[in-house]
Amino acid sequence: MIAFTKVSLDVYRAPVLRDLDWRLAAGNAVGIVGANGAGKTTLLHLAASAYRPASGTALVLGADLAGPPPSEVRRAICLIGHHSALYPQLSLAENLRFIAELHGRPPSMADAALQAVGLARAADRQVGRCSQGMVKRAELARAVISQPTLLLLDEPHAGLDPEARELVDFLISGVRERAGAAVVVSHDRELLAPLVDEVLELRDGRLSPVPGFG
Ligand SMILES: Nc1ncnc2c1ncn2[C@@H]1O[C@H](COP(=O)(O)OP(=O)(O)OP(=O)(O)O)[C@@H](O)[C@H]1O
Repeated sequence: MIAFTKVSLDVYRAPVLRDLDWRLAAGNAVGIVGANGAGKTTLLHLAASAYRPASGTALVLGADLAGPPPSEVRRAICLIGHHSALYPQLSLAENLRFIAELHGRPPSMADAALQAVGLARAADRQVGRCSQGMVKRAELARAVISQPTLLLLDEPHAGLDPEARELVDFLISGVRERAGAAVVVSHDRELLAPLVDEVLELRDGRLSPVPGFG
């Protein structure tokens, strides 16, 4: 799923990732922890092919991130980050139908996804008029629709009530069952631990296992 060898990456000319080695196998889920500014979000964005490594080799779903990955690889990756990928002026249903269309799924899947994340009754509400937690639930609905092979979650529990947190668990279980893999960045080690096989710490640009996990 992910094979990084001696990957380095700078952001705004500051070194963030340094000679980083990382392997993530199919069927696995990994947690990433680290101090503020350590580069966790940057690492997820790199895995989502938003950056190219400055040096080293970064393979994701078999694609080399030295160049733009093929569209089928990009479609098989779902990144749910700090910022919503939804259009604020469109309704929840319109946004999710658009995502369903992008992924070649029937429009009914958008309605099913809204139901799955508990937003069916708010389907016609504009995203810009939804609460933060509702938007976060709708973001999770993107993954229900796209059924990614690689699921990348950046602080997925932030802003979610306890009921909605179970959706995160549901999505990670789903990706494992499809023989995909999940990467979960979190500051909350208690919520993270039961979801993943191992926890890695990003520090000084490299990943190392956190003792006591995996
Ligand atoms: N907008 C920006 N302007 C300048 N530097 C940035 C910017 N965004 C990221 N960086 C650089 O990238 C580094 C890594 O940032 P990143 O957001 O990946 O860290 P993080 O581990 O996800 O942090 P946090 O836990 O606070 O979310 C920062 O330390 C900083 O050097």
